[in-house]
Amino acid sequence: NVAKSYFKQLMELNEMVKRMVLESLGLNNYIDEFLNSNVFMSRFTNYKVIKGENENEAALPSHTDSTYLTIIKQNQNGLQVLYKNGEWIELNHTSPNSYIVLSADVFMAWTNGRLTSAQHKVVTKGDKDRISIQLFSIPNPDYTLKAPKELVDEEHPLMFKPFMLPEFLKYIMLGAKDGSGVKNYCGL
Ligand SMILES: O=C(O)CCC(=O)C(=O)O
Ligand SMILES: [Fe+2]
Repeated sequence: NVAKSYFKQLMELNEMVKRMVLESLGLNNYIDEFLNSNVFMSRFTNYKVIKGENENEAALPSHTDSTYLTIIKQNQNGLQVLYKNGEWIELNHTSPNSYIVLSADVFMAWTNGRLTSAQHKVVTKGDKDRISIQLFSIPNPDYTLKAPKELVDEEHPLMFKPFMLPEFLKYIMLGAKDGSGVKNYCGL
């Protein structure tokens, strides 16, 4: 089963990136718990060629994801991320072996803001449909997202109240998609 072995590799990539992040934050003790709190969702998206007056509009408007990480594979350019300097950067990763890994709202909350949530959008150009495959890693519905105490101190006060994903998703569906959602929902 091709899809199965493909996603298995993406799940391994997801795990590898999370291990690297937690190790770099000195959170080795949390790795097992953290990786076990995780479930996956995947999606294929086909962006049709847009012609005419809407040509330069975003095919998918600017947002952040309500996940830990999102791994994206694209067959042609289109994905752009917002850099800290306010510039939108096109991600040029279409070779068969390259994947884009975006950190998202839930990972930002769990790391008490050590990671930020990547603001991104899709702007398609060219004459052929854009296809992207996304693997979303999200916490188990009953897992309480709470920053490890090691990441909370005077210099880094707790940024978010503990929360669970389903309640946050309900909240997000009603409003902000620009990364302010998690701050508005449970920011301190
Ligand atoms: O199609 C893409 O490259 C990105 C899709 C995306 O950002 C999303 O589904 O949240
Ligand atoms: Fe996204």
